[in-house]
Amino acid sequence: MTAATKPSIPLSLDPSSLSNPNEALLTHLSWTASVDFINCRFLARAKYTVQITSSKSNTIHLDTSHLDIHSISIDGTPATYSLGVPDKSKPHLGSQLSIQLPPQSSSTPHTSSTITLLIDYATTKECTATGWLPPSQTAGKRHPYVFTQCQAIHARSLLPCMDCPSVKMTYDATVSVPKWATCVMSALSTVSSSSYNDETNENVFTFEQPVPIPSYLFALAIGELESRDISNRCRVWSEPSMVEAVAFEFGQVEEFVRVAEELTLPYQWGRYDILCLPPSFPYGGMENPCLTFVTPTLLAGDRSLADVVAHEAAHSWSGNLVTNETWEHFWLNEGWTIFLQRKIMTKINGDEKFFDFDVAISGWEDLKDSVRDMPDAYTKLIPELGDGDPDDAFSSVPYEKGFNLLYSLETMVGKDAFAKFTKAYFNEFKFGVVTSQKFREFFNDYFKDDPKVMTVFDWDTWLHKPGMPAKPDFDRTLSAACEDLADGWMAVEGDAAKVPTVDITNWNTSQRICFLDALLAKCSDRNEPLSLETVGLMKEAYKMHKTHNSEVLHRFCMISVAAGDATIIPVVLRFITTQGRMKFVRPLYRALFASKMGKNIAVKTFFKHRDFYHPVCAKMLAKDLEIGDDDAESDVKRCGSSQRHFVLGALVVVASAIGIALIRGKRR
Ligand SMILES: CC/C=C\C/C=C\C[C@@H](O)/C=C/C=C/C=C\[C@@H](O)CCCC(=O)O
Ligand SMILES: [Zn+2]
Repeated sequence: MTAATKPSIPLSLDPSSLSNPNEALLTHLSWTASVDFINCRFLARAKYTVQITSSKSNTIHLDTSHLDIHSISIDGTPATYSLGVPDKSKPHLGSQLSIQLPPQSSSTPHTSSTITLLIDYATTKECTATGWLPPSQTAGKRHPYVFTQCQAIHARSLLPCMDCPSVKMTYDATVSVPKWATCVMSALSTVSSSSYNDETNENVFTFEQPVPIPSYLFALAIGELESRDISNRCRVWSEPSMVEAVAFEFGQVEEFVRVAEELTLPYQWGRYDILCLPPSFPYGGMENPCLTFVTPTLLAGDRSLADVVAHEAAHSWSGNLVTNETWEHFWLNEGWTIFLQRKIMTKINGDEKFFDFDVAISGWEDLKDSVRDMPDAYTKLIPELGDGDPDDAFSSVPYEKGFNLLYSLETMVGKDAFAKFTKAYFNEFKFGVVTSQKFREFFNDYFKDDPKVMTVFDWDTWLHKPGMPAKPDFDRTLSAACEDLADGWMAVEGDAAKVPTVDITNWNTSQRICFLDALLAKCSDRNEPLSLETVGLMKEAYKMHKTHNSEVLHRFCMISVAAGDATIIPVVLRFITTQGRMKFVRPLYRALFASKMGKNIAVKTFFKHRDFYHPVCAKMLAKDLEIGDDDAESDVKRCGSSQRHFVLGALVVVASAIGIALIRGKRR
């Protein structure tokens, strides 16, 4: 570890973790697992290489959440351990697993020694890191599917670990899956990556991640999968029936990575593959190293939503290579990534004004929404997260306020100087972790000869004050027409004669989004939705309720629900029950819940479809709909239902087998 990457605070002070990396460091994980689709669990062994870094330490503390620990040994000898009771007021922190180190002898003190820690365990149906999907939730409808999502602190429910971003380790993995299935991971497939095991009738996949990663980037998916190569280092994966569509939609991925390399450093991860998941994946994308996970809601058919892939590719530097030291510095992951994403898309679009177009309305309005909806503690760039649940603090703030900080710095020092600084920053902190303070010091040192830098920039306001930052001066050339059209619709007031005559047939997705965002912003500013009649006229004019573009549909649904248009309800219900991306489902459920016409429908729909959603999405929706723990716990676990599904399926298979045997017996 170099001076630059050494964490600046005692690691045990990461309030999101109950582990003690300041005394013992996990440096490598060998993970061996087999998937049990019947019981929705992994049976696994985590074998860690642990470096003891303090002579005082006699215990290793790990994070766990709802794991069944079977046995633990250190250097081949059974170890004594205890599992703490979770704090009911902070269930997201899980249970601390404390493992006693064997007594030290004076000839072999623990300091600087390396031990092998082996933990046999199983995950449980309470696992918050996994989405277990019955066949009905897949495109193929024939086989189940499982995927993981560990950010921010869900890895502890998949494996015992030091679940804090400051602990980075390499890993290898061996995963046994049913014969029909393929396993993919946030790692490189090793040369003979899959072999068949006659005894268990399973396929065995092996992986290696030679670059140290934090626990939140540990990821896998198992399902019926197929792939297509896009370039030498980029491949897309999905269920077989979708793979051509996925290959087309993300066909620019090699260009994204290449442009990102020009902006930063050469790509460090070997491969950049993309897995397009089933629709309940809760995020647009997740930057799992070597293998980005994306939602199928990006499949617009015209590559218009592929900027999410540019975003995830950019994370290969910001986040994955240079990682926030704790979740309070999340803006360094996301603000930098949005900045790089916009630079990549601007280069690909070939129009400098595109950068401001994307920012001017969409980004800024997203930020305004979050600042309006989130408590002050979470609208600071360095939020007061403490040991609160990071999922509660998640919003556009780290993304857009973070972006705006970087944009202001760029405006202050000039584009060329900032481009050079960008490369220097990633080079300085690569493979390590960073805090806001370290970033600030590095920036000030890099520009120490520029007098403006020390005097003009108000770091304390940017980093510590809640609310909106000062609005930058964006170029509005490209957004002007969209804003004008929004103004036109604001003036309609239900009068068909006032409907704007602008023909938007040839407008692209960015323009449509910009127009709808401007409309939403104007309604929010005047604190009054469009009238029911106006929305009816717009529906007739643009038919946006029929679009297959998820970003456009989402915004049009928001506008219509706010207007109290009951005819949109079937469209909304279909949208929020056929995909589970939180960016779409949470605001729509909240809007329905806040409306007279939709309150009961929202609650009923949630109860009916709860098992469809990923556990984190179900948790957040329950909070949004003010459903208490008692209601939520009665039947909340998706795995419970998937289990019922599989058990029923298994019973049907057994019953049919008995039936067939009986019939055959009779025939004989
Ligand atoms: C200030 C908050 C501190 C920490 C929160 C960190 C993570 C919390 C969490 O809930 C996980 C987020 C994962 C996000 C993954 C991808 C996003 O970029 C997706 C953005 C929304 C979308 O496009 O669907
Ligand atoms: Zn991101």
